Amino acid sequence: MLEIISGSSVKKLDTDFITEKGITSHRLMENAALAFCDWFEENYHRNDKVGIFCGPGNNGGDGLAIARLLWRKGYDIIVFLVGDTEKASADCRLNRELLPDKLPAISMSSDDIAHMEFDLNVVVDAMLGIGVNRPLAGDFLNMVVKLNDLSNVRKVAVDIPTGLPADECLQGEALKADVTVSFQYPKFSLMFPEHAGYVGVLHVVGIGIGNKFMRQFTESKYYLQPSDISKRHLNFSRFAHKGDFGRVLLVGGSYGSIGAVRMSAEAALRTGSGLATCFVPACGVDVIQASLPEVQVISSSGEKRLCWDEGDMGVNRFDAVGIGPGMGGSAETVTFLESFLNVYKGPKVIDADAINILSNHKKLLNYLDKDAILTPHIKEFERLVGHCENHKQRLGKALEFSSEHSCVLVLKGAHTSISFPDGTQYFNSTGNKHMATGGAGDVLTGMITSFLGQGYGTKNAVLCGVFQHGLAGEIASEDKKRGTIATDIIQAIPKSYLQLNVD
Ligand SMILES: NC(=O)C1=CN([C@@H]2O[C@H](COP(=O)(O)OP(=O)(O)OC[C@H]3O[C@@H](n4cnc5c(N)ncnc54)[C@H](OP(=O)(O)O)[C@@H]3O)[C@@H](O)[C@H]2O)[C@@H](O)CC1
Ligand SMILES: Nc1ncnc2c1ncn2[C@@H]1O[C@H](COP(=O)(O)OP(=O)(O)O)[C@@H](O)[C@H]1O
Ligand SMILES: [K+]
Repeated sequence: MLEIISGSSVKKLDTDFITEKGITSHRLMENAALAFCDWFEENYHRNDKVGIFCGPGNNGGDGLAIARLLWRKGYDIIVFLVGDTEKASADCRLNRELLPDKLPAISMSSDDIAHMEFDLNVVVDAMLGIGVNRPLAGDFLNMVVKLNDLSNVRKVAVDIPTGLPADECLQGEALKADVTVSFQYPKFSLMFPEHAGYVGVLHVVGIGIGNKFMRQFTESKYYLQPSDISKRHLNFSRFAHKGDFGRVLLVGGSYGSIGAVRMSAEAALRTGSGLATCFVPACGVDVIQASLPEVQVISSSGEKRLCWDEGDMGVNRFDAVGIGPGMGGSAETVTFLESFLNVYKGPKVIDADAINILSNHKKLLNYLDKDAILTPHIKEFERLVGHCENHKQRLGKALEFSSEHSCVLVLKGAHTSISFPDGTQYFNSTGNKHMATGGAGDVLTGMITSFLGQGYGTKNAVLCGVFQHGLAGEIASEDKKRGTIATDIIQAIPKSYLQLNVD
């Protein structure tokens, strides 16, 4: 797990680390540059023409160290110095002095920037890092605009794209990177969808600051890594029977939307559930039985929509429930949901239309508790909590909602966030744009429900579910790219276990 720490704490973190380890700030910068170069070497050829754009702060210092190291490895490097070199930080100055004489380094005047012609394959952006403290203007703005206009040139940001604040939403312009290589931990703002076009693909590289040290600065925000997930999985014995792997119930569907709950059920089975049952309107029974023979079906008395009959309908015999996909929002369904939440007392995932019903009938929020996991996408979330100005505000409201209702709130999208009542917030590192396809959320519901049914605690179930769902999406899209559909993600779930070395 990587800590996500605000930019304002980093200065103290650096100073404390340097003091504790008895190293120099220059050594730490060298570590950062070495980590960047290791990543760079794996991704770019020595015949690429690389322009490294360096500012006057420590981000620029990183850039100068990177230039020296890559040049020594035989890369074709040219350095462009942007901003007031008189204001250069000590480590930036030192790395400037360490540049080999033969390595070309050009100080860029405003006039040079205006008339600059590019003959580069790769741009390395080390103009400004997390020290940015105002919107870009002048030379920085002009250079960023020029670089953003370049096509057919890969742009790699060092630590964070120039102009992007570490903890806030962007105002003005920033460098639009294809890849961001962030040091030690991902900066908070790299999680915001507003910044997707600036960050590109995110890589985090270690610079030698251990987890134990980082924990002293914790802000209870974490970026999930594969090793955090493997250890959360339960082991099942040689003698395990299907009851051990859990009985789950997937509730949803309405006329024309039966596929949603069917996909949740199949995802639950592929995640390992021993037994999966669907609870659907009568019109869905044949569809599910014919297309998914491993699943049992309970028919609601409603033909096209779920209706609650008398009694408890036997729902408490299930170890976990996923409710909402495709269920619609008719009056009967609202009553159904209320009756269900009133009767069923086990762990549950509440998704899709069930969330919309909660938004329209706020008194149902009283049924939420520590066993409830809500999985809205951004629109569903804003129906629940009201309009948000930006993602930072959404993330704050997600924590508030989770604490107020003592439930888990999963806010879906790239870097899905998972908020817990104790104020911790996790960010997912798996998944990609090819998962933006109808039904992908229904698959997630099935996966988390399955883990709950297998006996995972709420926290482990939701973290494993979200991470592995993204991993399955990555595996599914490897050879399908934008042709990936939700059922491909389901088929890839078993391989996600292989990648995590979990059987
Ligand atoms: N542990 C770590 O994380 C490590 C971090 N390291 C690296 O350090 C980086 C942070 O370095 P940093 O603090 O020196 O800040 P940085 O981003 O270079 O900019 C500061 C300069 O920019 C200026 N300035 C600000 N805004 C401006 C604007 N809009 N337009 C124009 N100028 C602006 C400001 O001057 P001002 O004008 O405000 O006086 C100042 O001169 C970090 O991102 C990472 O790359 C690694 O080396 C080692 C370990
Ligand atoms: N760009 C992306 N990167 C990573 N994951 C994504 C991306 N787009 C969508 N996803 C994931 O795909 C799922 C989509 O869910 P949702 O919007 O509820 O779809 P649906 O309602 O069609 O089932 C979510 O788990 C989300 O995190
Ligand atoms: K940068």
